[in-house]
Amino acid sequence: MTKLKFVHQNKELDSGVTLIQDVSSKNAPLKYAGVKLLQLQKGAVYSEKLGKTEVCVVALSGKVTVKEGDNQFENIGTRESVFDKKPTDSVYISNDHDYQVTAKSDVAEIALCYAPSNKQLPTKLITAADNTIEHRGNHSIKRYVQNILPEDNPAANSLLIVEVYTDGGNFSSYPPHRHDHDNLPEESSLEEIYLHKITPKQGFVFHRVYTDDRSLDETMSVENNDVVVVPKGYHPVGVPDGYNSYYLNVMAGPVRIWRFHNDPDHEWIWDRK
Ligand SMILES: O=C(O)C[C@@H](O)[C@H](O)C(=O)CO
Repeated sequence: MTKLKFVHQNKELDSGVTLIQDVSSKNAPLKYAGVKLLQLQKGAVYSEKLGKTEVCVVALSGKVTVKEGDNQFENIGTRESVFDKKPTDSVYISNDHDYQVTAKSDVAEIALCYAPSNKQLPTKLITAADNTIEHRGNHSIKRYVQNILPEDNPAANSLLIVEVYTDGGNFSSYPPHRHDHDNLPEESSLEEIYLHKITPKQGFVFHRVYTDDRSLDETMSVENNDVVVVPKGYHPVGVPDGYNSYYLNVMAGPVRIWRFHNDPDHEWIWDRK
């Protein structure tokens, strides 16, 4: 069985710095995408020296200051909870840099999204106002999308990042689609990471990952702060009534283009009036 689900942890890295998730090629069946989820108490600092990896620091909740060289972005972040359902600020930092994140609110939560990179790009603040917004789907497949690093934003070499909200009783990433064949312009090959959050916190969602031949076919019950990785395959999410879902998607692959292929068995669902 392939390990696709990563249950949240609570590992104190340093005073006031708690690691909740750390998923990468080191512990997951991934070659390109990675994510960390960190909780910082006020004044706590997380520092990192990047190798041949780019990072996007997403201020999930609370306020942080991000410093890289002469670039300093003070008090970024716009929400108390991801479920405020409004865009937030992020900072893109290219490979081979050092950076620090300092919590400025009582508590702050950050996602660090990683992908391989060896071409220098400028460090860049991606403001909440830079996010593009989409409402997708009808019937019971409605979702609300905030694009942090979509493919038409050239700030990154590989990373694609999006936030998706799905209300209880709805499905998202649905009808099921995949993006694992290097077959442009029809389909691109991108790994994907789902960092799940659920409100109220005790809720759960279902996440299935499967291929046409079912050599991979896992259906997982996922709780708040769990991560699911999608190295390949279709990957729909179902949200039970009474709970609302948020996920942060980190995608990366050989080419920074998102072209997906719907499962032909279920494509009719998209075509309903
Ligand atoms: O539209 C959605 O439901 C979001 C998903 O498309 C998600 O971002 C994804 O699966 C990307 O391939």
